[in-house]
Parts: sequence; structure tokens; C-alpha cells
Amino acid sequence: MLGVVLAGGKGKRFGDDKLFFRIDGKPLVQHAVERLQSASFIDEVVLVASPDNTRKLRGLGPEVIVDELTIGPIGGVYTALSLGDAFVAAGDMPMIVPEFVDYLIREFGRRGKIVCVPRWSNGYLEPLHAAYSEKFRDFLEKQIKRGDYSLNGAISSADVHYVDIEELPEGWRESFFNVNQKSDLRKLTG
Ligand SMILES: Nc1nc2c(ncn2[C@@H]2O[C@H](COP(=O)(O)OP(=O)(O)OP(=O)(O)O)[C@@H](O)[C@H]2O)c(=O)[nH]1
Ligand SMILES: [Mg+2]
Repeated sequence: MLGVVLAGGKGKRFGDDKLFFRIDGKPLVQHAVERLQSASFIDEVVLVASPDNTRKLRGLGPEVIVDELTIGPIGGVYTALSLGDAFVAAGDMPMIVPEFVDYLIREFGRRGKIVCVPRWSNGYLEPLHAAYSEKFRDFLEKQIKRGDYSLNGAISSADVHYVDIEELPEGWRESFFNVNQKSDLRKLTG
């Protein structure tokens, strides 16, 4: 399956160079790319970037697709699905667990639903760590045209397979960790 790393955010909470902030000698976004590349069921990884980020990201290696919408993650997923089915992750997730990605891709294939998304017991979803069918793109398009940019809303209205996080190995939860502000970096080195 195609792996997609979203790299089109504003990084308002962190500062605009969030995805290029170096951790262990590598830009933050490179960690996400490499973690996805390590998953057995990921064939190729591409970056879906805002027009602003495109030029800088091209130096990293993976193909860069431009997200012309820049309306938030929903636009990134919409752009990604023009390439086919995809596992989508955020570029600010440096601790993605490849084994967990493989698990979700396997469940996506087995269940045959248009989205396979992790869910916490309080109902909170992890849509930037999920597998999507290209068929989900029509849902997104309709919703975006209505001016509704909620990715969670689109998922909730579709025929989805939810993976209950609390039933999985506890060690997989760090996969969702994402860097939103400078203080989050402390959790990485600790
Ligand atoms: N392609 C694309 N990716 C996006 C867009 N908005 C957010 N992202 C990405 O989605 C992921 C999650 O973003 P967040 O951490 O919620 O937000 P952010 O915009 O990076 O940062 P804040 O401005 O602080 O909220 C990151 O990898 C972003 O680069 C968008 O409009 N297009
Ligand atoms: Mg984030």
C-alpha cells in the first residue's frame, strides 16, 4: 500500500519550521517517512505538501505531491487519495510503530471498509494514522464542497472499521505521539 506523510500544516504552535526541526540529526518529517518505509506492507512513501513547503521537502527523497487546497488535514487526505488507497500519517509523528501500521493495513484489507481508523475508548479517533480507500475521496469531496472541513465528521458518516486501541499492545500507543509544541520535544529525549 502507498504510504502518505502529510506535510502541509502551519505549525502555528511550534513555529513554522516544525517539520524541519532536527531530531537525532534528521528533520522531524524524515523520521515519519522512515518509520513508514519500515512497514512491510508499505511499498512507497510520498509526501503531500502545501505549496509553501514543497520546495524544501523535495530535498528529502520521497516524491512530493502538492496539496493545493491547504484547508487542513482533510485536504491532505483528499489529495493523497487521488493516488489510490493509502495509509496516511502526520509528518510530526516521529515514533510511528511499523508493526502497528502493518496491523492496520491488514485489518483494512480483511474488513473491506473504506476507512480503517484507530479509536480510543472515549470515542476519540486517530485519523492521521489510518488506512483509506480511494473510494473515500467522493465522501471528502462532497463534504469539502459544503465547506465542512472536519475529517472526523467525514469518517463518522462513512462505513468505517474502527480498531479499538486499548485492545492492542500498549507499546503501540507511542505511534500516535506527535510534536505540536516545543515542550513535546522533552517527551522524545526522556
Ligand atoms: N497536506 C496538508 N497537510 C496538513 C494540512 N494541515 C495540516 N497538515 C499536516 O497534518 C499534520 C497534523 O497537523 P497538526 O499538528 O494538527 O497541525 P499543524 O498545522 O502542523 O500545526 P498547528 O498550526 O500548530 O496546528 C501535520 O503533519 C501537518 O503538516 C494541510 O492543509 N495540508
Ligand atoms: Mg500534530
